[in-house]
Amino acid sequence: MQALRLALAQINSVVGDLAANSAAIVEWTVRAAHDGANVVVFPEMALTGYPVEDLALRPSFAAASVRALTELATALDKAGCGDRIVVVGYLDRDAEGSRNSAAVIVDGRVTTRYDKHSLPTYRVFDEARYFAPGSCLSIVAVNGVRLGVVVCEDIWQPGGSVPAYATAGVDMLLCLNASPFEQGKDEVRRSIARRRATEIGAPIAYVNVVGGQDELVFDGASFVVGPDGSTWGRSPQFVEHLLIVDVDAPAAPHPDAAEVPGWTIDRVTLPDAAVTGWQRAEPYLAEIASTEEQVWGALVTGLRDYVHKNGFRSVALGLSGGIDSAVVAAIAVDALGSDAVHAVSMPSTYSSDHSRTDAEEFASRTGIHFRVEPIADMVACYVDQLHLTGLAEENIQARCRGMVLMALSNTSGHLVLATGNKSELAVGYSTIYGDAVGGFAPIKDVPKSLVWDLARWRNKSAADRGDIPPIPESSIDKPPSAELRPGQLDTDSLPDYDELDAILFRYVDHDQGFVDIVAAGFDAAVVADILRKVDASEYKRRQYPIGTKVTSRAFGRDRRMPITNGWRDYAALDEV
Ligand SMILES: Nc1ncnc2c1ncn2[C@@H]1O[C@H](COP(=O)(O)OP(=O)(O)OC[C@H]2O[C@@H]([n+]3cccc(C(=O)O)c3)[C@H](O)[C@@H]2O)[C@@H](O)[C@H]1O
Ligand SMILES: Nc1ncnc2c1ncn2[C@@H]1O[C@H](COP(=O)(O)OP(=O)(O)OP(=O)(O)O)[C@@H](O)[C@H]1O
Ligand SMILES: NC(=O)CC[C@H](N)C(=O)O
Repeated sequence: MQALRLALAQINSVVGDLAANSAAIVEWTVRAAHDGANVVVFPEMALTGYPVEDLALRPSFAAASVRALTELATALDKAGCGDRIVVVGYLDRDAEGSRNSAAVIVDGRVTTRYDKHSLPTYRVFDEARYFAPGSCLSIVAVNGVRLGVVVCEDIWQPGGSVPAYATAGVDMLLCLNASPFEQGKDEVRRSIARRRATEIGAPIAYVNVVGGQDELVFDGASFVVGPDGSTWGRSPQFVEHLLIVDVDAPAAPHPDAAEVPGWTIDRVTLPDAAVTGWQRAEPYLAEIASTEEQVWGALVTGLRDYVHKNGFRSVALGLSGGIDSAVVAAIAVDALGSDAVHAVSMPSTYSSDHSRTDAEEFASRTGIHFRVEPIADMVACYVDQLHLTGLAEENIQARCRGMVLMALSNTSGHLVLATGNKSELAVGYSTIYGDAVGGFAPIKDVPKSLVWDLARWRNKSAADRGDIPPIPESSIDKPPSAELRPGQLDTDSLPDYDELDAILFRYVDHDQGFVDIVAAGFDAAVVADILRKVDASEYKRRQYPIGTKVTSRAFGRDRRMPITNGWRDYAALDEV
């Protein structure tokens, strides 16, 4: 028998903007109520945004979050939603420290709250630095359904609050999440939730954040899974969305346990909620997109939210006619619209004709702003005055381009985009204070081989829709070159990108050592050379702009290596 209508509200909060987030929670609750939902669940820390990082350590911010929660409860009541059960993530603080908490709001007040128990402290997460773990289970019974509340990492750990809830007796778990996107993560989340739902014999409703926050992007993709592993509903990725799912009262409820060792239990029984006049909700099952479409969605969302949430209206970048700047420009067009994208062709003495014509072609296909600023005279000025030759002369070209872009940023307020990809960043193949300038680097976590795949996918998806493919074919097909000296090709100093990416994937993303990589069949001298380059360019990466994480191990907070570092993994070269 239908007992509850659940709404999972995957919303895009702004870190620190308590007033805007609170207003969004009221607005989405009103919508959910309009759709007949009596339980509305928001993501982890929806009220504060996620991750709040060191803001969690500030008592003034925690106090403001708690105050905002009380005001939110009143605002929900005033908006006519007092009879709805609203579950929302926020920051709390008590004598033991800050808490990553979830509040259950009904009738204009908080009836119970849950503090996250399992605090992820690995990769991009530092939660043990910020939060004290909770040890109290919150169970809300309504219309014969006992709802337990957990937060994100709680379902990733085998012990902790999930089995404790199963012992206490629940009919459904509400799981509030802030789970950042990376390739393949969506499927991993669903399989973990399926496993836990099967283990506890109860469905799990999983609601995730959507939107970009600095280098993280959250894809949403909220869902509900049944105890038999079936999917009851699934939201799309990268858009705000309300997933409506009807829940039946359990035919044979698990018994309540009076006590669960190691836990306290807060049980709240609410008066029955209205369930009359419903048509059963049609399950919404968003399609699962291809890898390229998911990564593109992540990069577009990451850039759009960084630009808008930081008050920019437009971006500028150097358009070289090559693949990297073309892909960055195409992402910017999709994120911000062509009128917000300002591209500059900056030919130097060594630039090929096609560098300018391919850039022009991109601009005419997409309608972005385009100008040509030759840099030969500026370069000559430095070269003559400082008597530069070789690498110093090469790098001055990249630095003059960086100066042009920053000058345009200062005069017109554009955010400058750096165009480096993950493979180049790995081996230090960029000029510091040159092409490395900028405020945001959209493809810094995209390996070069994936850059090409994305370009082909984006063009094909445009063609399939009957649109003009944005990226000129010659930008995709030409051999990559920095064009800093006559006839220069990337392959002069690097192996081909497929081999480079395969080695980097092992060393960077999977922490494999020199010996393991060579044992996998790669040439020892090539591997040693690449590993040396990766280690030696750590200083450069630390100064590179942030950009959206899409792989399982992004440079930055996801991979923290010492710059001053006497360890040489490839010293074993002599032994192989
Ligand atoms: N440990 C350390 N900590 C702090 N700073 C350190 C440092 N080691 C060097 N440095 C500094 O860094 C400087 C060297 O770095 P940098 O000036 O960048 O120069 P560098 O890395 O030597 O050269 C740039 C390389 O990137 C290639 N590139 C440039 C531009 C675009 C592209 C492309 O295809 O996208 C490729 C170019 O062909 C060349 O191979 C040193 O002169 C020193 O000042
Ligand atoms: N002629 C140019 N005009 C404008 N910008 C340029 C030019 N050459 C290089 N740049 C800028 O410097 C970045 C570094 O490009 P470079 O040509 O050195 O190698 P790349 O990494 O292969 O990039 P791309 O594939 O975009 O050419 C470019 O992405 C672009 O933003
Ligand atoms: N906010 C969290 O607890 C996130 C951790 C979790 N393992 C995830 O990425 O989904």
